Amino acid sequence: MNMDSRGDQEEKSHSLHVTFGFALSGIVSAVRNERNMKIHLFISVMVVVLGAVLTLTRLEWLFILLAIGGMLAAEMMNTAVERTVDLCTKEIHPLAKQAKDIAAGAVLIYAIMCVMIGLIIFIPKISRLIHL
Ligand SMILES: Nc1ncnc2c1ncn2[C@@H]1O[C@H](COP(=O)(O)OP(=O)(O)OP(=O)(O)O)[C@@H](O)[C@H]1O
Repeated sequence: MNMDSRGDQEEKSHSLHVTFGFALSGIVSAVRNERNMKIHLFISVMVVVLGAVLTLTRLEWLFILLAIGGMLAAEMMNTAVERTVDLCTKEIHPLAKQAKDIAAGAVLIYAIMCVMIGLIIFIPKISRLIHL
């Protein structure tokens, strides 16, 4: 590595709190610009409220938190793939389609798992409540 390229790297490395700021602005941008993120956030708040009302156990909360955090993160990675593909080409290209569809497929798989986790945790509690 020559001095110039090392210099470039040093210029590009930011302090921890600046990097954290970039990540935060990424979250804000995704929530502001992506309809799906707003939907996921709304559902997440509803699930947390329902969990509090039905007094979930510590283990159940762990699964719910993993589901919510994973879902939001997966949606944001999907958005990042979409943006990157759009930046690379404005043309119709089979690889661009594959990249976007695979990323969307990953979100769908995680969403299905989240629904299953939600059903496994909430259905017994709600049915117990109904049969009281
Ligand atoms: N450059 C491209 N070449 C080929 N197919 C593409 C290209 N861009 C998007 N597509 C395909 O068109 C469809 C719609 O893509 P689009 O980028 O509009 O995302 P979307 O699914 O509508 O998601 P969002 O609403 O979050 O933008 C998808 O099947 C995608 O793979």
